[in-house]
Amino acid sequence: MATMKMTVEKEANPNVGKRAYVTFLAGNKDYWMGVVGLAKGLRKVKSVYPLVVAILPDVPEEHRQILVAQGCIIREIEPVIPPENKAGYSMPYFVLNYSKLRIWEFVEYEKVIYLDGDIQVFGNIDHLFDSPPGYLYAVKDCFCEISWCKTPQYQIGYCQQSPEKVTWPVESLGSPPPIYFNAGMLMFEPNLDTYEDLLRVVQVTTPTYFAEQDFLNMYFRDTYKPIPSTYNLVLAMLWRHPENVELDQISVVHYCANGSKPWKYDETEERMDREDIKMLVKKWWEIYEDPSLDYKNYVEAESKLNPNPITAALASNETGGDDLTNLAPSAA
Ligand SMILES: O=c1ccn([C@@H]2O[C@H](COP(=O)(O)OP(=O)(O)O[C@H]3O[C@H](CO)[C@H](O)[C@H](O)[C@H]3O)[C@@H](O)[C@H]2O)c(=O)[nH]1
Ligand SMILES: O[C@H]1[C@H](O)[C@@H](O)[C@H](O)[C@@H](O)[C@H]1O
Ligand SMILES: [Mn+2]
Repeated sequence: MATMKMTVEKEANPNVGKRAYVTFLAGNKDYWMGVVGLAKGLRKVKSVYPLVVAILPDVPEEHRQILVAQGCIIREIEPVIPPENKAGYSMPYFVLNYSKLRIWEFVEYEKVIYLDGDIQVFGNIDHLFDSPPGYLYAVKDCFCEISWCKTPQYQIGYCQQSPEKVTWPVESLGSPPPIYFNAGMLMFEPNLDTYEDLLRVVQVTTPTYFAEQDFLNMYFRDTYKPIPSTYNLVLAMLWRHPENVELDQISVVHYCANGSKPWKYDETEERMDREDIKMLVKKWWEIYEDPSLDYKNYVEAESKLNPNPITAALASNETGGDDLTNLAPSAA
């Protein structure tokens, strides 16, 4: 039945099978919950593409089984070990994220949208796959949080989100740094030549504070295309650059601020008692706990609603989604 559905979907949309969402999972902590949330979120917005989980060997079997039961495709990858880093990382575990480079090897897909496990989709972004090939698409980062404290940007109070507030001191620091993306969400084309080259170059590049994020920014500086922050709302944007955020337009939320990961939300962390944060965490839990979005229940309900496979394929082709229109905190 699943194969038949896939065949019919391919006929309705020739890109089914050629495109995928990919996330990354390492270790035995509770990041698997983020992946389950994401799988269910993608179903809620009726994405037509699968969620592939690039998984390190240290992920326990029971977590893998939960993901498979949630309709995820598991693809085990080998860790990528960067050269020694004497300066340290913003977070010690960022070293793990070099393994993300393996995704460039996923050439069974023509295009991939990478999403961190601490991301949730609230609107369908399948259309992003239709952007012209040859670029790496990602959202501009913000430099204002304490995690950036070791960088010159932070030290002089400069952020690319509001370059007019503190202008870059060309006389003392030279040309301003190139536009810098957050690597929690990326759209690109896997490619074996690029993959081999990434692995080669990473081994001759001294690791820096933001690990593979810094590396990818350096590597793709000439092919990077910025996209609006609706595709990756880094939560700090809500208090650092509210003038650049339209919460009712946001399709993708990245729970990357300290204390914001919904499965270990900590209201005592700075800013975590904000109403907008509480609302976004609640919205994440609503998706995570919705049994109708569990893979098994969803497939069953879909086949009852659309007993004819042609209608089923057409129905799953429609874009949908609950954008954040109702989430904007009231002015009161
Ligand atoms: O124990 C862990 C830690 C991380 N992850 C995976 O690695 C991703 C990245 O970790 P975080 O989401 O905690 O990191 P941040 O969002 O704070 O970090 C940002 O900077 C990082 C620098 O390494 C990466 O580029 C990351 O994608 C980018 O969003 C997670 O979402 C998750 O998918 C795990 O599976 N297990
Ligand atoms: O600006 C973001 C943010 O500060 C995240 O919390 C951090 O982990 C990311 O790596 C960074 O790019
Ligand atoms: Mn993240």
